[in-house]
Order: sequence, then C-alpha cells, then structure tokens
Amino acid sequence: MPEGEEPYTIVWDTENECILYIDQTLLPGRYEQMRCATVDDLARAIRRLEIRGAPALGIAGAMGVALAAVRSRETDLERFLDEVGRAGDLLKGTRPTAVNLAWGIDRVQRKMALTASVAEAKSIAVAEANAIAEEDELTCRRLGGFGEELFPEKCTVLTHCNAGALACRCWGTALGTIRSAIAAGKDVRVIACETRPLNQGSRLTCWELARDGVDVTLIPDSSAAYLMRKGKIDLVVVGADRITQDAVFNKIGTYMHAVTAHHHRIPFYVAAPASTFDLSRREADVTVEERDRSELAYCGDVQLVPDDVNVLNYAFDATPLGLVDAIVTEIGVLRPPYTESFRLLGKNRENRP
Ligand SMILES: CSC[C@@H](O)[C@@H](O)C(=O)COP(=O)(O)O
Repeated sequence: MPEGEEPYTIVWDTENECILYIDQTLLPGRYEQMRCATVDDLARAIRRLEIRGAPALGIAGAMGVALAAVRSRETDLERFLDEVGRAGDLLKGTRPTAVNLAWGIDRVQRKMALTASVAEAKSIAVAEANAIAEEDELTCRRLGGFGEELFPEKCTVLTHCNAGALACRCWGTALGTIRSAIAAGKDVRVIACETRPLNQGSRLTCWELARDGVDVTLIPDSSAAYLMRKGKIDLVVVGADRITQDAVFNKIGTYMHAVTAHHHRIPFYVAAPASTFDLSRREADVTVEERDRSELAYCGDVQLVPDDVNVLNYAFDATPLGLVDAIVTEIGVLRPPYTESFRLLGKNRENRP
C-alpha cells in the first residue's frame, strides 16, 4: 500500500504473518484496523460481520488458509494439508451463502496441493492469498468501467446494503460502478437503503460515499417503492453474494427492490465479479444463512419484541434472473438471455486461475 494512503479493507501483514482488517461493526463511529492472528479469531470476525461483503470474504478465506498454513507446526506434507483443509472447512461454515468465501479458500488450497514440501506450500499459500487480494482491486476497477456505461449523464441511483470499498479490497462492485460513473464526469446522486437489521446501508454505504464527497441520501428500506413511483429513481444497482443458473443471492430486501423496479420499469442491475458466479447450482441448492434473533429483537440494549415471539432473520434473498436487466462483471456487461452470457463467462473462467 502506498505510504500515506488509507489501509485496504483487508491485508496480509507480511512482517507479523497475520491479517489486518477494518472492523466494520465499529463504523461509522470508529474507523479502526484490527489484527487477526489465528483461524479461530478470523472465524469469529467473519461470523460477527467485522469482515463482510462477498469479495472481502473471498480475500479473508484465502488469507485464512494462509494463516492456518504459516501457524502450522506439522512437518509431514500430507498431514499438514489435512490440517489446513480442516481450517478451510471451519471457515467455509461461518457464512454459507456468500460463495466467494469458499472460492477463495478452494483456490489457495488447490495451489498448495501442487507443492512438494511444507515450506513451499506455506509460501505458495501466502503468495496466492495476496494475489487474490490484488486481483480484487483490478477486478473492481474493470467492472466499474463497464458498469458506468449503464449510467445516464445525470441520474439518481438506488442501492441496497454495502457493495462498496468495505465489501472488497477497495473501490467496490455496485459502488464501484457509481465511483466510476462519477470519475467519468457523470452527475450521480445515490439513494442508500438503510438495510435492516444490521444497517450496512446507513452505517457503511453512507459512510464511505459521504467521505468521498458523493451526494448520498439515506432512506428506510420501506421508502424505496414510493420513491420509484414518484419517479425519483433512475436505476438500481446492487452487489451479489452468489449468482446461480437462475437467481442472484444478495442481502435480504434485494428481491423486494427488484420486483418494485420491474413494476415501475426502472432498470435493475447487479454488479459482481466472476468469482461470485456458481453456475453449477440453482437457487434451490443454496442454503440461505439465518442469523440470530438478537439482531432483530434488540436495538443496542433496547428490547424490540417480546421474548416469546418467534423471529425469522434471513441474511439474504434470491432474485430470479428474469428481474435482472444486466449483470456487470470485470469481463463485460452480461445481458439476458443469461444462458448464453453464462456460457461465455464459464469459458472465460476456464482460462483463469
Ligand atoms: C460487493 S458485496 C455484495 C454483497 O456481499 C452485499 O451486497 C451483501 O449482501 C453483504 O451482506 P453481509 O451480510 O453484510 O455480508
């Protein structure tokens, strides 16, 4: 990282062989870099959403494998790889819907499996995790460049959750398209949905856009439909946690925006890297993460629901592809019919690591 610049969301600390990350649960009140030196610490940080957002989870998973590797005292290669494999499985279980986490873990483990010694496997693990992090920045900037072409010269864009710099190494996916449109001289205003119950929209999206001087306005999630009806939204752009053959998984509430945008004939776009595609699966094959009742039942120390009432807290929903007007990737903009676009994307991925 160039001196004087802000830290990336998540980086490998070469000197101390550990992970440094911005704790996203503290924002917007505190902007603090934390250290994570064990796989158990990393698993806890991911479960608590201190590290979150699909591409950032991909980097975290990759660095988690590197962490397990450098901390291991095992000298036999086979037993060493087994130990690192168990660490990978533990990390995969922390967030089952966001496919980038498993993707990052598998990619580093595949490279390690080709090595001839423990020492070589350790250095390959660190190198591959760093490569994934560096590629993420290039990917977001490329994706942003393709995405900005979808923006009119002057527009108001609605986004949900946080698919920004904090959800990646930097720049962002959905917010990357917004940043690229602004960098191209377009006049873009952003409407950020608060994203109940954990408020990634108000806490993170508003924080990072306001800091960049972007014109951003916060709304409750429930205002989106009315603003669309009043003609106040020109397009919607969101990120993704997993894209299957038939649906886009993203933060709970995304489907609601897609249906409403479709009703009002407002373009609904998804921005996601190729690593978020899971084209061997369909919507029905994917486990949607359910989170603790406390996230809905409390606001800080204040109880919001009686103890004996059931709470259902899905972290994500799935939007059928029929509601998605385009998917912006680092390879280009995919348009319906997606069967053909996905075939080309799959071919392109075969030629990459
Ligand atoms: C570029 S990140 C895209 C998604 O990961 C984002 O929109 C999202 O749903 C994140 O959910 P979270 O539960 O905060 O990890």
